[in-house]
Amino acid sequence: MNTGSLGTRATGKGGAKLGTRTVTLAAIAVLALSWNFLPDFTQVLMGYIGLYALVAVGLVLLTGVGGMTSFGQAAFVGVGAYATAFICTSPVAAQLLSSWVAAPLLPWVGLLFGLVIAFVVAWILGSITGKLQGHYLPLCTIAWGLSLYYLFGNMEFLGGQTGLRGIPPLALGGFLLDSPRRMGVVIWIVLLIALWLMHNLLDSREGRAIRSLKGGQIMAESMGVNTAHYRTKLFVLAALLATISGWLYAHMQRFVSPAPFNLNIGIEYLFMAVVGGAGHLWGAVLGAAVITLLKEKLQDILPAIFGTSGNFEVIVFGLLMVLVLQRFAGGLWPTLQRLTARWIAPSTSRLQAGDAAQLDQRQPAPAGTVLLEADNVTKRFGGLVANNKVAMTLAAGEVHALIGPNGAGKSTFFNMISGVDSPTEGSVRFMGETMRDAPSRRYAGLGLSRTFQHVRLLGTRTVLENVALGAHLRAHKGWVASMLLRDRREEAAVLAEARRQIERCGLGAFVDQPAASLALGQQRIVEIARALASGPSALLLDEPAAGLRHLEKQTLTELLRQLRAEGLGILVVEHDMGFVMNLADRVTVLEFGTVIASGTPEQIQNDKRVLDAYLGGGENEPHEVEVTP
Ligand SMILES: Nc1ncnc2c1ncn2[C@@H]1O[C@H](COP(=O)(O)OP(=O)(O)OP(=O)(O)O)[C@@H](O)[C@H]1O
Repeated sequence: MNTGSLGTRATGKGGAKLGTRTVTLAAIAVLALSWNFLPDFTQVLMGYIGLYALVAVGLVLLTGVGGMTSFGQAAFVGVGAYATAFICTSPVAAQLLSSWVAAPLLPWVGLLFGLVIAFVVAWILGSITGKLQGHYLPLCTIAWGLSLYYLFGNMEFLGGQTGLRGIPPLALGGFLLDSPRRMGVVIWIVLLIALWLMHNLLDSREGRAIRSLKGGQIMAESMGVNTAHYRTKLFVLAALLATISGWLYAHMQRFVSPAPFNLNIGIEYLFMAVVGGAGHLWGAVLGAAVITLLKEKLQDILPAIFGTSGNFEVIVFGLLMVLVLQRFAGGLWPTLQRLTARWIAPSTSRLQAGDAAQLDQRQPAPAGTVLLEADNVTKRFGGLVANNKVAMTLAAGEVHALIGPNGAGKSTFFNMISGVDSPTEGSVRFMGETMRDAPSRRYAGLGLSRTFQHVRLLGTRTVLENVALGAHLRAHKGWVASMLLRDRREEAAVLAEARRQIERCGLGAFVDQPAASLALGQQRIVEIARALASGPSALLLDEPAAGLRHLEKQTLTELLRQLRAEGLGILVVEHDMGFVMNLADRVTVLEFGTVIASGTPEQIQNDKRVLDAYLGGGENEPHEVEVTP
């Protein structure tokens, strides 16, 4: 077995470069060594940057990686701050807890209390909106942000607009964290731990699943990802990070009032994540630093320029944001990466194939076993009958082609037999199971894998990462295991399998290239490699030969023949008649949603109805169907 490195390699030209890991560790060391020599004011500022960055890290995951938007993170910060403030200062809480918890431990109870509230609220909001696409989550978070802000301001027991005072400092093993100097250290340690955990999460099977959310629900579900569940979990994770930030804030500030948790601040957090670079964890830190420092400077400079005090910084700040976003659409972090690429290269992964665990394997069904069976499948869109009592089967060890003119109902049928949509009438059985209203991920779980007519890849991610997503259901490590690097052997196996499929499909030279940089035909092959990485029993290919050159089609034909020989059942929707007739064992022809013929390629090529309907009239002779030998 190949024991080479499986991760992304530094590909830069020229002399030796520093790895990002080295640069990061050096930067942390510089910060740690210089901390005690920084002026008080800088330490306070650094503390705030750390607190904001913690919230922005959650937003990077949510928005930049997962494709969801939240304006309500400030409210979760408020939950963390008020929960601990209440537990530590309220006489009621003191009375309730005095016999259970010693006073110095109250902040930890406060943290737990805040995390539980945030978890419950985020889970409820996430579950309600998780299945809905579009603007529901942003609207929900606005409503949540507004209502919580007014709740803080109007509740007597939370101190109303004046807030709660007298919050004690944190104590760690008898060591009081009672100054910004000390709290700053703790804040940055927490931030760095959070960055490490989130980095590990993103660099895992679960991270790929999170990224797949941005590729659209249909694609992600077809890979076996429960998208609603992942969205909810991601929203909860971002909320928990914001809550921890709020808890630290309360113990640094030692009092809380509603103002820092209003909707404006929620929008500012979003700015930090987006300006920093929405898809990059370190972008959160950069965004938090830039915006905090900018605000600080503007608050000093603008009143001096205008000769009067006022919130001028808000106006200038807004204009600057528009400019930055217009000029650096992907955020500042990718720009910084580009500028420093000459000296700093991405660090290589330390995963070795030799460390790999075993992935789940599926036993191939004996040749001829019926894998998929559509029985009188009818699909109506209003008055339009897109599929009319379509019946067909797919057996192990065969290539079955589904052909028909544009609009014949092929894609609709594909959707019916892969869980994207449900038939209006009729039934679909897969691997002996009746798939009534089953989602795509259920089909994937049973061994069905597919490609798409319109390629659905994550364009900015490498070919390797895209293909590895296909193996999602063959591995099992969850979020916590990934964060703590307890998934490395399994991850090595997933990447090894992805590499194997990429090489098998002839794309070995493109493993580390972003998928979007490949030609469209190659991207279709990447989709096939991704489908194969799931170790399927049945493969549904939607126009796999579209965009391929002659030689590439021949290579694809060879690959599909080999897969057929290995016992896979392959259903192909294709317009290229030469490709189909050369490859298929059976052909089914659809016209206006109805099966008009089914049989061997020879029978189909000689079928008068097919020639009339599909090839444009009876004047076509059978031999005119071009077949490439
Ligand atoms: N969601 C939908 N709502 C309404 N009509 C639809 C929907 N999806 C498909 N149709 C209609 O159903 C019919 C069959 O479409 P379908 O996309 O399945 O055909 P096709 O054979 O895949 O065509 P092509 O080869 O061009 O992809 C078409 O008339 C199409 O307009």
